[in-house]
Amino acid sequence: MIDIEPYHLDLARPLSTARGEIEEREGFLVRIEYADQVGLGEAAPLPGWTESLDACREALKYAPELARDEDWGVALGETSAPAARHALALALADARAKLNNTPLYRYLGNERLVRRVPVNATVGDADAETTARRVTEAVENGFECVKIKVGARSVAEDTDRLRRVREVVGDEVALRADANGAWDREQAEQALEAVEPLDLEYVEQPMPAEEVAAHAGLRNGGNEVPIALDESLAERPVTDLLAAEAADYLVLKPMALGGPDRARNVARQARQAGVTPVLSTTVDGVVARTAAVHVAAAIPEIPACGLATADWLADDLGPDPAPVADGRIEVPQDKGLGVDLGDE
Ligand SMILES: O=C(O)CCC(=O)c1ccccc1C(=O)O
Ligand SMILES: [Mg+2]
Repeated sequence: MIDIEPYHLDLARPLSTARGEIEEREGFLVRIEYADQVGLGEAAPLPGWTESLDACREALKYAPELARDEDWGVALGETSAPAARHALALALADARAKLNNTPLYRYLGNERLVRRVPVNATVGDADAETTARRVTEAVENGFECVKIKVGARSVAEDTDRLRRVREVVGDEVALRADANGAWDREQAEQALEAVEPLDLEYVEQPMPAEEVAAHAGLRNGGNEVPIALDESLAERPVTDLLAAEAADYLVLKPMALGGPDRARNVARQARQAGVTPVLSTTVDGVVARTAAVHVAAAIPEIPACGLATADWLADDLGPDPAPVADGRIEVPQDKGLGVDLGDE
């Protein structure tokens, strides 16, 4: 049995980025019955990272047939629709983890008990004072790591914003900046030079996704600011990015990578190459967000992750079993995903 239900979630307020504002999220909630277990999955497509909503709906059309034949291998072979695959792979993993009586993160390969994963707050584009105030609020709420969106205004203005933030929060808070591919090579070099004294943990996706060699060049340039790649991982296989030595960190969005299983594998490949994985969401509902928490918990010594995105949503698909407290998310220890939508 498989049930696919479209959903629509409004954001509490728009998330302003260099690629425009995210104001709402639309996707599909998937329920399967597998070996007498119920499995939950979610597809939250976001162009730039995944297929379109229409392409996702189209890809999920074939799922009931595959489910009837229990032909999950075929369903999961799908690569051109990562959000659709994410929903099916997650539902299957949830059901199988329940069957094994184990929480999803252990099913994904971590033998040890993991109680919490550290997370960053995410602060959108705004003027310097507003940005500094939002970062201060996050720190007051217990976050020790904050990611700030840049690239929507000039490099000079963004540098002022980050300088102002560093001034008000002091040296103890880890700061990240995410340009969402907004800069060309010259602007990226200017930006890195300007922010070098601010001791950022990394600058995420300074240039467009396909600019792999340029990012490698940026890392070999005159300064030490670490580079993280996010959109590039939706555009190119991880092996290409690692071979090119294009990044210090890789931002893994299970929705963009086609499922929690794939995100776990990409994290392993990154680690083996000496690159640090960071988990993140595309601002998903509770099903996909909690799955990303499990993936983070499956990776030993994971640094702060971009998983504190529940607050961006005005409403959600159901109760949150993994709330943020003191800059950390508590990992659900029930069998499977640990999300209960109250209809099982
Ligand atoms: O990583 C985070 O801190 C939160 C998620 C986030 O920033 C994001 C959310 C939706 C779409 C794109 C992005 C991004 O990382 O670029
Ligand atoms: Mg990003």
